[in-house]
Amino acid sequence: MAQLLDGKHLADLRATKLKQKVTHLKSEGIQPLFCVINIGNDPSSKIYLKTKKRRAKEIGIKQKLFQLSSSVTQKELLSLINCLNEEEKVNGIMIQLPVPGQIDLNEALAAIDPEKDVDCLTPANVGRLWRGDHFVEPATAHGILTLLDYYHIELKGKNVVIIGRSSIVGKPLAAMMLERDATVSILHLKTKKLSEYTKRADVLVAAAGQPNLVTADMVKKGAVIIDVGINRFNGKIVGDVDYAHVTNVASYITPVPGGVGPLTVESLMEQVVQLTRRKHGK
Ligand SMILES: Nc1nc(=O)c2c([nH]1)NC[C@@H]1CN(c3ccc(C(=O)N[C@@H](CCC(=O)O)C(=O)O)cc3)C=[N+]21
Repeated sequence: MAQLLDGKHLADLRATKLKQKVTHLKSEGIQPLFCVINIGNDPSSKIYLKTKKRRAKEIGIKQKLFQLSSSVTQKELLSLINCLNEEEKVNGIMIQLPVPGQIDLNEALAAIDPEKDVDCLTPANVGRLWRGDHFVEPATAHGILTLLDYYHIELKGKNVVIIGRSSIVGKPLAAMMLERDATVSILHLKTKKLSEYTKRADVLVAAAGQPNLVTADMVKKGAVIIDVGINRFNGKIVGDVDYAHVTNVASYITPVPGGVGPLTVESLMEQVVQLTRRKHGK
């Protein structure tokens, strides 16, 4: 059986440290505030909202939710973003994904003030990230690297295979792992013969949103498995990896729940604090 990469444990550890930082900021009269825009009711966004609310409260960050109807117009969304950009007290803004079809996501993201872009999705911050200038880091990618560092898993010279090319996980994670001298391949659901690539992976990241996408026969013996999937399947939350069988082949594996999810939430809080500190010249 593979060793567990305990994301929940590490998230709790880091939250304790972050709370001290926030307490210090508060003693100087600075209250981190971040605003979440959620459109409609995507089930994985619901889990995210719930865990963020709990974590923000624990750390001492103020979180405000703007719940918009699934029929909201682009104009209404843009006007909310403008309001939050201008509000002095707001340190972070994020739009939960996915958004409904009538929304032009790229335009909406581009409207967010890069200084308040906690998710690292504005054109300015995506560009900075790929240039190696990390103004903010995308929460999931930051969480995954933190977890690998904590367990002393090196990336230099390793074959990393990422399944999933999303703007929130696959693409930024590839950028950050390249910077750590890994050889990175990005696969997706249109890739022919996934297993030809996955079998060569020293580190395999599954972020495609499909239960049981990664099975034991696709995994090299001793590989490190990072499961980013959050899927509702037979009334339970499962990842993209067939955990029960893959654990017999892998050396390390993240559980779902309790793996990448809690670290994503904690890392997001770190970004909020980072942006708050920067705004106050720290
Ligand atoms: N702009 C944007 N960025 C995101 O990062 C983003 C998003 N939109 N939209 C929704 C998805 C989903 N997502 C989750 C993150 C953490 C948990 C999480 O904390 N899961 C825990 C708890 C699960 C439970 O309650 O059982 C766990 O895996 O252990 C879940 C889901 C982030 N997403």
